[in-house]
Amino acid sequence: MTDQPAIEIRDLRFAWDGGSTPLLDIPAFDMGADERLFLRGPSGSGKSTLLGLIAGVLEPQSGSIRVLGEDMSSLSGAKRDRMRADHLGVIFQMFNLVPYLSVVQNVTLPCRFSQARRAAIAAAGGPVEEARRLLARLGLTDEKLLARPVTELSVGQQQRVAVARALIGGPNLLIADEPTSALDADARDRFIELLNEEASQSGAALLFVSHDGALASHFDRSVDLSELNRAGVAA
Ligand SMILES: Nc1ncnc2c1ncn2[C@@H]1O[C@H](COP(=O)(O)OP(=O)(O)OP(=O)(O)O)[C@@H](O)[C@H]1O
Repeated sequence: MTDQPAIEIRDLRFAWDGGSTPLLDIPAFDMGADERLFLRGPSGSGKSTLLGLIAGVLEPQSGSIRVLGEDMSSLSGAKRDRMRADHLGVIFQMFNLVPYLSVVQNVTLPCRFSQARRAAIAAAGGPVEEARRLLARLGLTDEKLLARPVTELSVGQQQRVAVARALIGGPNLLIADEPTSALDADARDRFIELLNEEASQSGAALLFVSHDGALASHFDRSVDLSELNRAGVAA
């Protein structure tokens, strides 16, 4: 699966509520298996919607979306869920950590839903061991901190937890949706470098989405959504 392109989109059309005016009309978009790609677009241009389509949370009205060689639009809902759980690591703008779980429990969460991720880290000692190893690589080692509910962590620490959770079990494609909007410029740059390093060490493709074009220099390639999308920017 890793030799397959990370993403291949052809003739994609998507309108919210099935309406006739598409938000997205993308003839073609390709991303390589180990590429680190920056996708820029202003607020409301459809970046999160596109990520939802790539992750198989949303379905297009027409066209095809192949992710790691699988045609998401031809898979059943259950198979799309499995594909996402097994092969995609997603870092959300607000991190979407589970507030009542500890740091370590948040990181091991994807392993609960994926046999493939559990199998990938079985040799490393299992989910808790692997969570601790990833957290340590990201600079979180304090035992007291690891046992705390995530809500008691700083924003920067929560980001690292979200990255560790996305990375556990070695997903082939990492998707990051504006994960730096709450950071100052220095912390933001460090965070992006960290994410790039982790993606390259684990051999994952990285699709990083933001409205802030200044971040483009951190990536192999940068694409503006308006270059891809014939439907243009929504009002
Ligand atoms: N669940 C939904 N139902 C209906 N319309 C939606 C829904 N989610 C988003 N939209 C609309 O789709 C358009 C694009 O939204 P989207 O969140 O994809 O943009 P974005 O580029 O990610 O924006 P931002 O940078 O502000 O997060 C907006 O006009 C928005 O109102």
